[in-house]
Amino acid sequence: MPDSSAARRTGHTGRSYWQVLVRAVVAAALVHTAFAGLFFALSAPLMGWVNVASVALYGAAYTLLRQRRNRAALVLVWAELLVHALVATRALGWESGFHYYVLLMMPMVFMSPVRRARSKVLLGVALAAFYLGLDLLAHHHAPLVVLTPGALDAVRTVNIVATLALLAHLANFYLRAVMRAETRLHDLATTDPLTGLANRRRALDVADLHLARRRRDGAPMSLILGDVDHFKSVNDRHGHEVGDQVLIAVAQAMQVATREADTVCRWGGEEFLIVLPDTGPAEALQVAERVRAAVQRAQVPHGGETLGVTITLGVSTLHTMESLSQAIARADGAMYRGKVEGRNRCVGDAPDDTPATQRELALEY
Ligand SMILES: Nc1nc2c(ncn2[C@@H]2O[C@H](COP(=O)(O)OP(=O)(O)OP(=O)(O)O)[C@@H](O)[C@H]2O)c(=O)[nH]1
Repeated sequence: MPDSSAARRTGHTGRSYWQVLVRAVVAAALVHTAFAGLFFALSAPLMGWVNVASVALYGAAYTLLRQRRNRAALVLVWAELLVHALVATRALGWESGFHYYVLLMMPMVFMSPVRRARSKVLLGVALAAFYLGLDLLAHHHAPLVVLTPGALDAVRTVNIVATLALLAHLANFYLRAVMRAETRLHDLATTDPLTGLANRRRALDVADLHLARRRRDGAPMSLILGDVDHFKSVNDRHGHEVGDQVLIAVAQAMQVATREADTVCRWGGEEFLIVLPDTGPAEALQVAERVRAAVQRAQVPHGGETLGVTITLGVSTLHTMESLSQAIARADGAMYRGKVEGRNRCVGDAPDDTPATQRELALEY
């Protein structure tokens, strides 16, 4: 693809644009083949040969696009569209509808990833001037080839249908390209690249949603904050890359040990947060214990041996009107107590408004 400031600035390759052009070139070659046959059948050999020439040009443009000589292909397509519109409108008159194809070029100009805004405006103005000139030419000169009214209607109908179909295809193709790009951007913005888990932003969004629901229907909600034990020594002894593999194994173990409705996220470094909707303190501690055991079982092969780590988890259940950050701070406090008490354990921080039995169960754990 030719380089340009627009492409350089945005950093994208404009793949969609060139994909649209390949399709448009194939469609145009088919339409012109049909027209060549039609004009020879209507005893208008001049227009028949003009269409044969167009098919040849589109064949050449297709070959150039396949060879990634995109700009050369674009010049050929533009030249064909303008010359064909000029010749066909002059030969058959405005009523033949060949000028509609010129209108298709306007979105192609402004969607181009390889032009500066100023050059787009200039080209757009030039295109508008060409269209107006074509209009004047056609309305001040009689057609050179006179078709029967029925044949002229048929040609115009084909041109209108083909133009509308190409416009619809263009719009649909760009919409899908934009939607794909949006999905990809959203995934990049909400996923931790190392582990593939939700990142901190996504976890907070999910937790906020559950929190809003909890305020409406009072459903319980818990958080588990986990920190891999002595992870610095894994890095120090085996290197950062092995440390990364261990984090990936921990993330997988955590996901397997949790439910579909729970969101496991990489909170940062070797810390993980799990958001548990519809979950009270006792159940949250059970989940935390499952996670702890799963992480302990997870093994990473390294240099003929296997590496394992443990994790310490703090659990908090949100109490009435408590904010997310307060609940996270309590889970963090519980996790810290677990570290002090010897690591590889789950510690609950039951809220003050939790029924006494549940609080004791949580604290005793
Ligand atoms: N390999 C790797 N290491 C990371 C990553 N993020 C953070 N770390 C390392 O994780 C280690 C965390 O160490 P500390 O906070 O001292 O805690 P710890 O060694 O896990 O000890 P305790 O938490 O007290 O059990 C640091 O050495 C960080 O460099 C990462 O993405 N990849």
